[in-house]
Amino acid sequence: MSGADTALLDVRGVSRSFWTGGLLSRRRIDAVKDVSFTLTDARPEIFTIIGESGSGKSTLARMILNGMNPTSGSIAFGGEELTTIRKTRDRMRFMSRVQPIFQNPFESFNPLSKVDRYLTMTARNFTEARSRAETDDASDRALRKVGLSLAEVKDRFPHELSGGQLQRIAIARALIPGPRLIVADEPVSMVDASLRVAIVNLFKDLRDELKVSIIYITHDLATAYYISDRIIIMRKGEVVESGDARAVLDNPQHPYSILLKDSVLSPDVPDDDEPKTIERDRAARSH
Ligand SMILES: Nc1ncnc2c1ncn2[C@@H]1O[C@H](COP(=O)(O)OP(=O)(O)OP(=O)(O)O)[C@@H](O)[C@H]1O
Repeated sequence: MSGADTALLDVRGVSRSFWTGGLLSRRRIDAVKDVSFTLTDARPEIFTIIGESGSGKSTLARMILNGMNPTSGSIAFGGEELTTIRKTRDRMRFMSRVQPIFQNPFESFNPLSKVDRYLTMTARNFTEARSRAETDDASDRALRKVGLSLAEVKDRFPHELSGGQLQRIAIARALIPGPRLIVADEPVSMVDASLRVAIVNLFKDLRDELKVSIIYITHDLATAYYISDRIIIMRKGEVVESGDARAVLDNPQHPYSILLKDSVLSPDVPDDDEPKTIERDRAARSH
C-alpha cells in the first residue's frame, strides 16, 4: 500500500464467540460474526456501528480497542496486527493513537477525584508535558477543543458538573494524546436529550479540524443519520447492511434496517440545519 491509502484500521473477517452456562448447559454465543471494514488514513470519517442491544457492537469495540482478541479474523491499526501489541511500551503507543469514550460519563471519573486530575495524569502519561504549567497548558488546549477551558473545570468534582459537561471533559481527555481514532461506545445515550446534538457535533468538528476518525457506536438512528459518513447495521453479530450513511438510512434494503428506521427515526433532529445546531451548541456550552 502507498502512504496515501494505508489503512488506519483494517477489520478483517472478525468473529468473537463466548461460552456460557455450566457443564451440561454449555452454550456458544456468537457475539460478532465475520465483520470486515476498513478506515483509510487519508480520509478521516465518522464510521457508525448501529444495532439493537446485544447485536455485538460493544464486543466489536472492545476488540478494536485491543481489550479482547477475536476468536477468528484479524484487526490491524496502521498496518500493525493488534495481537502483536503486547509490551507495555507498545500498548501505551497504541493507546495514544486509539482512544475510547464510554457511555456513562459519571463512571469515567472517580467521584472522589477532581476532574482536572484526569487531564493532568493523561498529559503526563501520554505527552512530553511534565511541569504543572505544561500539563495545565495541555489540559486547557484539549478542553478548548470541546468548548470548555481549564479555568471552568479546575478543582471541580464530577458531581458538580452536568453529564454533558463531563462527557465533554472525557472527550477532551481522550484528545490529549493526539489520537488518530476515537472509539465512542454509546457516548450520548446517558446525556440529556437536549445536549446530544451538541456532543455529536463535536465529533464532526474533531473529524474536520483535527482529522480524527471516529467510530460511533449507537442504537440511536437519529444522531447516526445526522453525523455519520459511513454506517454498518448489525444484527445478532452480523452486518446486515453497510455503506454511505445517508444512502443506507434513506433507502434501507434489509428488513431489519427498514424496521429499525421505521421504529426510531425521530423527526426532531435537523437534516442539515446548521443555524439550529449552532444555537443548540451554544445552549449546551452554557450548561
Ligand atoms: N463476556 C461475555 N461473556 C458472555 N457473553 C457475552 C460477553 N460479552 C458479550 N456477550 C454476549 O454477546 C452478545 C453481544 O453483546 P454486546 O454487548 O457486544 O452487544 P451490544 O450490541 O453492544 O449491546 P448493548 O447495546 O446492550 O451494549 C450478547 O448476547 C451478550 O450477552
